[in-house]
Amino acid sequence: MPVVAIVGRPNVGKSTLFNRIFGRRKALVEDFPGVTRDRNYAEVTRFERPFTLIDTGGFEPQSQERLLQQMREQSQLAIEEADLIVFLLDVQQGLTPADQEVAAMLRRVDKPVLFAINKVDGERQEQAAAEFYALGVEELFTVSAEHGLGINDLVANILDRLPSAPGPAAAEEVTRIAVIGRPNVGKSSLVNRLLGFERVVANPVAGTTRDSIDTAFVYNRKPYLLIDTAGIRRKGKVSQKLEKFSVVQALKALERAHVVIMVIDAVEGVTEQDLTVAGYAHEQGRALMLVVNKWDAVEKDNQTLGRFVEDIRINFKFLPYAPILFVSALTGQRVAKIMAEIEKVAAEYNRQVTTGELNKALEMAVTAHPPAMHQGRRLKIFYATQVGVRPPSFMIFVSKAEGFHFSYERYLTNKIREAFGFQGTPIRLIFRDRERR
Ligand SMILES: Nc1nc2c(ncn2[C@@H]2O[C@H](COP(=O)(O)OP(=O)(O)OP(=O)(O)O)[C@@H](O)[C@H]2O)c(=O)[nH]1
Ligand SMILES: Nc1nc2c(ncn2[C@@H]2O[C@H](COP(=O)(O)OP(=O)(O)OP(=O)(O)O)[C@@H](O)[C@H]2O)c(=O)[nH]1
Repeated sequence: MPVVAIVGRPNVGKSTLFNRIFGRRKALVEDFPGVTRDRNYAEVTRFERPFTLIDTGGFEPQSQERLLQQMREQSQLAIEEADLIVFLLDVQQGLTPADQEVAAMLRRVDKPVLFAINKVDGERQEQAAAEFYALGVEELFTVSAEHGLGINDLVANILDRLPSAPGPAAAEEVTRIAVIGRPNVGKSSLVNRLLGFERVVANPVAGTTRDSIDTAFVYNRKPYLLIDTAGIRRKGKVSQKLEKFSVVQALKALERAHVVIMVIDAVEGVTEQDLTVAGYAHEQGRALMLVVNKWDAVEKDNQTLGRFVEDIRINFKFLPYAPILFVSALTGQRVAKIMAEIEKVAAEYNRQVTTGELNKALEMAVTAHPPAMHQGRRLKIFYATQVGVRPPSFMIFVSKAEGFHFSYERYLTNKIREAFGFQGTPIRLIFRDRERR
């Protein structure tokens, strides 16, 4: 979700503008317990375009010197975090040297910056606002945050300049599926079954590489591309050499895939090679599901399934999120479930949660189990926002990123999963220092 930051000197009306754009009073976001908050943020949707709005205000300057320093820091922060900056000025106070300096700083930034003059409540101020052209900007927006004047024009210009939201657009793209697994686990049998179902409208297209064949198809009115590896078409006995080759093929297929179907032979069980390839998929941020094939060939009692699941969970302990399906390509048993599951996993892979929901979940996690001490100070989490999909990635603004231990990252990851699911997809947490010099 794109981020819009409002910067400006104290008292120019940042909070008032924030509330105006947000459309509500800003007491909406509670602080994390024990955390001093110096910024307000809100999720705003205007003209069906969501963005995160940050009010960077609230500092109390002790002196002119200090004011300038704080404005520099505040602007730097906005420059780093935001996709667009609204620099708010005050027609009553007029143009000050601090404004001049910050404006110069913002002009050098490779991001859209809108210069808005506030407290333009009437004709008289409208004329006075012309003074701000001395900042050397081409366009000024005059607003009255208090009286709601010029706000729609400003918002429309914000939306025009925002990078387009990745969420829905990405979801419409083709989902690329790679079926991987050791030789002879039944990949081609499975693929043939999958594409054989009448609901799947298959259309083979030439692969982008010489040794793969991609098949485009539609399932539930959504487009998919099945990435076939060369090994799929190969029949008969396999040598050691071929086995190694199949790993290379699998890794190549992975590079292009969104969702990976890792096929495991129910009779042979999980092998080292399966773990290697699955580990790679995880690191590359691919969604993954485990399909245990040849389930028909296993002698079963009422504990077989449970034991098998347990065994897989222990082996693939780095993939607690991967769904497991037990199928038989030979009989067709449960093969139809695969596409239904892929559809779900692909949705999770593309899922975008709101900043509000995300921070609520984090707040609960932090309350239940606060971060540790680091160099004599308690680590703090300020807020988080989802910065990407495929896989879902979250940027968490903290007091000291390097202080966050792997175990706490795992804890937060688990809490995010508890709150949102994200079945089948890895998720990424990126810790960022809120203050950087
Ligand atoms: N006349 C007039 N006054 C305004 C307008 N917008 C805000 N104000 C007033 O300006 C003062 C400061 O507004 P805030 O929104 O608190 O300013 P701020 O920039 O958030 O201040 P900090 O939190 O200290 O950074 C308040 O008394 C507002 O009522 C406006 O459009 N016209
Ligand atoms: N019992 C049983 N046998 C299966 C099943 N699926 C595939 N097989 C058999 O397993 C063997 C290998 O199947 P393939 O589909 O060629 O396997 P593959 O993974 O594509 O093999 P490579 O092309 O070597 O990578 C064949 O003899 C299949 O008949 C199944 O669900 N149950």
